[in-house]
Amino acid sequence: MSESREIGVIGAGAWGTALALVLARAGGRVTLYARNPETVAAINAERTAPSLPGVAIEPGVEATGDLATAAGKELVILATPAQTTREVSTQAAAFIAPGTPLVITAKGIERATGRLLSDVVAETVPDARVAVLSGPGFAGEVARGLPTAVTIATADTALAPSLAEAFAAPGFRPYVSDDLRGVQIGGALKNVLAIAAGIVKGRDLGASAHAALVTRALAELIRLGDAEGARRETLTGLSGLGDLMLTSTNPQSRNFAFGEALGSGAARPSDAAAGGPLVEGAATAPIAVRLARDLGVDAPIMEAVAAVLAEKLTIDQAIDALLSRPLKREHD
Ligand SMILES: NC(=O)c1ccc[n+]([C@@H]2O[C@H](COP(=O)([O-])OP(=O)(O)OC[C@H]3O[C@@H](n4cnc5c(N)ncnc54)[C@H](O)[C@@H]3O)[C@@H](O)[C@H]2O)c1
Ligand SMILES: O=P(O)(O)OC[C@H](O)CO
Repeated sequence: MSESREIGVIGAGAWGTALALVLARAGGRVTLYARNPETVAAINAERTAPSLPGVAIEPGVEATGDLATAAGKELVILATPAQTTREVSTQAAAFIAPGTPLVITAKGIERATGRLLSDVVAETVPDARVAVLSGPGFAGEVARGLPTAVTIATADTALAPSLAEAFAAPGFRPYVSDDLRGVQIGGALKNVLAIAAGIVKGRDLGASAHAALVTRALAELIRLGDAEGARRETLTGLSGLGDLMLTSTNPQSRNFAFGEALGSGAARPSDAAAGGPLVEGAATAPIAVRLARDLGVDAPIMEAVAAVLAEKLTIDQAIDALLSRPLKREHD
């Protein structure tokens, strides 16, 4: 990988900006697309990012308001919310050269279709070489250079090492995988499960309840992942268990924080879609439940989260429902 590799990042929110910094630290020349002109100005003129207060922008990052400029690079990163993937990748498709590696970094499942984001992008940008980056990483920590490790998955095994090199920066350690489905399923489901973990915290149910919930959440993630064709080691790796641990235990997670606010009564279910911090798990919950039902997979925690968010159950009813399920073997 040449040090002057030209990279486009589409989406200048917290994660797109943090990844732009990582790619620049790894030696890339990064063009970061923001749809908001004020964001472009802040990055280029003040070297600050509205989505990451207090973080200085690396010299190797320039912002643009021109999608074609970012999408026309030799490596392109998609970093907008999961539910915008179809729209944004469709807009970018005209500017992405055939054979360009395209890395999806959102965590979710398309709500309207139930498709994984790699399947969405295979439709919208059919000539791209698709990969997914996922794993435990809070944008603020990554932007500050604090260490973490993530997974980059692609079915294109020839591409994997060069992608890992493009992202490998001090403090940012990518592992490669060819389990594209498994990496996406873990990243999407952990957001739903983290809302449940936040509710447990916000409701003051105790540390024991929290540990029990996260453990049963992992069991649920693995059951649905297995049914979806994910590999077990992926589900218990960085993009599954690793990210579930992070997101289910720390209020830096917007999914956990939203759950905590719900649990304490400081937020209502409808607040997830009210234009505040992004809560990907709220969009993923109903589709995860639909997938689980279609596949005959028992997913009581995700069912409970979806029912609370749809205001079909109160939080207390959801807790009662979870605790009064028939007794069973732990590992069935
Ligand atoms: N923030 C994190 O710590 C983190 C870490 C890993 C993965 N992610 C994932 O990255 C994705 C984005 O999260 P984020 O934290 O950057 O969210 P964010 O809310 O900080 O930023 C989202 C950005 O997308 C832009 N955007 C939305 N719709 C757009 C469109 N149609 N065209 C162009 N830009 C558009 C917004 O303007 C905003 O800048 C999510 O799927 C999230 O799960 C986030
Ligand atoms: O803030 P969240 O809940 O979207 O989580 C951010 C990342 O996915 C953590 O890896």
